[in-house]
Amino acid sequence: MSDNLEISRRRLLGTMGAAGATGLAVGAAGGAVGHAVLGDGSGTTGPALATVGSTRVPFRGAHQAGILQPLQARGHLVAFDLAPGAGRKEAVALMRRWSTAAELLMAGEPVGPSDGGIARDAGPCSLTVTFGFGRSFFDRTGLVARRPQELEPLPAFSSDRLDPKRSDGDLWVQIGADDALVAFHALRTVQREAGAAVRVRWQMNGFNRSLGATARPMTARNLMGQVDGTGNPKPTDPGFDRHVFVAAGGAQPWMTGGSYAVVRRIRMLLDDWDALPLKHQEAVIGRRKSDGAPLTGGTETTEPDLDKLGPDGKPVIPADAHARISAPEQNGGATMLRRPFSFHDGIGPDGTPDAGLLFVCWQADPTRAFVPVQRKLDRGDALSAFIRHEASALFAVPGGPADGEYVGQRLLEA
Ligand SMILES: C=CC1=C(C)c2cc3[nH]c(cc4nc(cc5[nH]c(cc1n2)c(C)c5CCC(=O)O)C(CCC(=O)O)=C4C)c(C)c3C=C
Ligand SMILES: [Fe+2]
Repeated sequence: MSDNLEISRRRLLGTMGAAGATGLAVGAAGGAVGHAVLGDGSGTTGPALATVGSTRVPFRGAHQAGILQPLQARGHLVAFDLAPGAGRKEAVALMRRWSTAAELLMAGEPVGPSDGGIARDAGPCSLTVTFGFGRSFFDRTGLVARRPQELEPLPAFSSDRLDPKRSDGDLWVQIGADDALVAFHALRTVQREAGAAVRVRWQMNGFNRSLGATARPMTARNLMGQVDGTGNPKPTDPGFDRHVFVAAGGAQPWMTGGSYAVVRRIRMLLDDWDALPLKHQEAVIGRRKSDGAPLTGGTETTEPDLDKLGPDGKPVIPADAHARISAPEQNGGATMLRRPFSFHDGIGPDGTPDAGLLFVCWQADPTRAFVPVQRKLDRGDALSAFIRHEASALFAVPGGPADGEYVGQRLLEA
C-alpha cells in the first residue's frame, strides 16, 4: 500500500470512528454520499435520500451494533431501573420484547399495531439500538454469581461532580441514527415495549455532525471546536479486538464478544473556553484546532513527538496537554474506543450553556482502560479547568445476538 493510500485509509477510519469494521447491510458504508436535486422546484441539491436513509446496520452478529459503526447524527442514552417487584422473569420477557423491536426498527420496519408512524417514509438511517446491564441489575435478578468483576463501581475522582439521579441504572439503551425522527421513533418504541417492567432512571439526548455536512469525510468536532476522535484505535490495528471486546474463555462466558461502556456526562464550560486565546486552547489539548494535527507538526494523522522541545527548552506538547496525558503510550498501553455524542440542554440558571459531551467509551476491561486514564487526567489535565463530570455509569454490553436469540439470553437463561 502506498503512503498516500495509507494516509487516506487512516483518515477515513478516523472520520468514521471505527467504520467499516462491521458490515453495513446496504453498501453505503458512510461517506460515499451521492447528490440529488430536491423535488421542491427550488433547484436545491442535497445528499441523495437513498444514501442516508437506506443505510442499514445488522442487528445480529458477534458484537452488538452501536460500537463499531460511524458516529450517528442523533443519539439517545436511556437508563432504566427494574420496577419494584420485577426480577429475572420480567427481565427475560423485557429483553425478548426489546430485541424483537430493535431488530424491526433497525430494518426500518414499524413495530406492531400501535406504532405511531413517526419514522414512516424513512429508511433505517443507520439506526442502532444497543443494550447493557448495570451492576445493580444482577442484584435485582438474583444473578450476582454472573456479575462480571469488571462491573466494580468506578472509583471516585477528585474532579467528579456527579448527580446520582443521572448516574448508574439497572439497564441501559443506546440509540443512534442519522435522522432525528428515526432516533426518536426508536426511543418511543423502546419506552412503549418496556411496559411496566422498568422505569426510566435518566435520559440524555445527543447529536453529532450530519452525514454529508462536510465536503469530504472528516473526523468529528466537539462543541469546543476541536477535532475529536483522531487517536481512536482502528479495527485494523493489532490488538483492536483484544482492547475493545471481551475474548472467549473469560470468567463470564456470557460476555464473550461483549464490551464495557463507560458513560460520562461532561459539561463544557464553554464561555470560559471561548474566552481562551487560540494558542492556549491548542496548548490545552496538544493539537492544532484547525486540523487536529499535533503541535509538533504534520497532519492530523502524524504521530505526536512527545519528546520534542521548543526553543525555550520546554516540551512543544505541554506536560499537562490532554492528548499527551491520555495517550496509550503514557498509560501502559491503555486503549479505549471513544464514541461520544455532543449535548445541549439549554441555558443554565447561571446563563451559560448546559452543553458538552456525552462521553461514551468502549473497552474489554474498564479497570485497564478508562479508569487508569481518567485517574491520570484527574491529577493533571489542562482540560480539567474547562469541563465538569456531572454523571457517570458503567454497563456490561453483551455480545450480539445469534439467529433466534435475544440480547442477553446467554446471561439470563444459561
Ligand atoms: C478518561 C478518558 C477520557 C475523557 C474523560 C476525555 C474527555 C474529553 N476529551 C476531549 C477532547 C479530546 N480528547 C482527545 C484525545 C483523547 N482523549 C482520551 C480520553 C479521554 N478524553 C484519549 C484516550 C484520547 C486519545 C489520545 C491518543 O490516542 O493520543 C483529543 C485529541 C484528538 C483525539 O485523539 O481524539 C481531544 C480534542 C474532551 C473535550 C473531553 C471532555 C469533554
Ligand atoms: Fe479526550
